[in-house]
Amino acid sequence: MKKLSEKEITEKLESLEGWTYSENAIHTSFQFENFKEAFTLMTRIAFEAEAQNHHPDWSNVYNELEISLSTHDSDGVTEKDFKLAKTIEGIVNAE
Ligand SMILES: C[C@H](O)[C@H](O)[C@H]1CNC2=NC(N)=NC(=O)C2=N1
Repeated sequence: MKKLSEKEITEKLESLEGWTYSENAIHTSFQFENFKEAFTLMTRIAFEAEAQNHHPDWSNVYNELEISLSTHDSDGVTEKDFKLAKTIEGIVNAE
């Protein structure tokens, strides 16, 4: 998959509130009510990530979730990352 240019990434990020680009990846973070809420959302995201065969780099501490998306095979950000980012937004905002 084609690695997107910094210009393409910046343009695409305009339609993704709360996401930033740095170090060859796009990043966001969420704060939930508690651990159960966070892990419930992580589980839903995990199933969608598996279905897309595209997986987040993430870390969770209690109610906080930090997510970075990049395409390891392409050594940067591709359309796959934006597809998963939009899926994640859909899941989190459905709450
Ligand atoms: C073999 C398998 O298709 C690849 O390893 C997939 C799996 N999930 C992936 N996830 C991410 N984020 N980047 C990849 O390049 C990637 N590659």
